[in-house]
Amino acid sequence: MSGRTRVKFCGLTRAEDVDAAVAAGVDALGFVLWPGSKRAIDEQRLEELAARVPAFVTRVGLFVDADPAWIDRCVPHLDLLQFHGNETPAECARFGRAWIKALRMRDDLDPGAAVEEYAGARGLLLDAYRPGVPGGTGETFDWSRIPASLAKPVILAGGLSAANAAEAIASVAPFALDVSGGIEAAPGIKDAARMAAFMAAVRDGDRRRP
Ligand SMILES: O=C(O)c1ccccc1N[C@@H]1O[C@H](COP(=O)(O)O)[C@@H](O)[C@H]1O
Repeated sequence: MSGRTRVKFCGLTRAEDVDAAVAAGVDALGFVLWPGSKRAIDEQRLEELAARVPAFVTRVGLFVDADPAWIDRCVPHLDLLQFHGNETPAECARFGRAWIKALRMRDDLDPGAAVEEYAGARGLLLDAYRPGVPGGTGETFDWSRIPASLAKPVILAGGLSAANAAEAIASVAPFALDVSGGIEAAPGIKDAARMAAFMAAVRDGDRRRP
């Protein structure tokens, strides 16, 4: 798949960061709705932040093996669901919202098999694997493990920043990049300059995209 690389910034917790991300030109904003994260927000904050997001910017809710009742409460404020735990395809599909599945690239993981298993996903997010940590590790993985052609849009995540975004585009040619730690001043506190630099790096990578 070629064309412009889409960008998702994840782990927004503050109104000013939402505004700065939108001003920087982001395509999607992620809200961490897993209480184990330093970037977690509650239902009231989700409602406040989601209401600031303009049309044509996708509001993504990130869940890790969540209680379905919690997801049901969040869904009215979200356009897309991102599942980062051990959710089955049926569990991902039960909320009446488009969804993507995050896969942590453990040595024995076969992304091709996952494409078939998660046939209803709108994309597969590929992230680094660290035992016991569901995501947001700030670590990259071996991008050469990603098959050249997968029958789903690939969203590349894990340890991205302005320093390696263009290289990631050249190596993987993903549909989208997803970044959290690489645009932060501290966990959950985004940095406007780092967000702008990330978008500039993506535009630079797109000019040289394979
Ligand atoms: O950000 C979190 O706290 C988080 C918690 C649990 C699962 C996923 C989480 N974040 C996602 O992790 C990847 C990579 O993050 P990073 O750029 O390496 O910091 C990204 O998809 C976030 O959406």
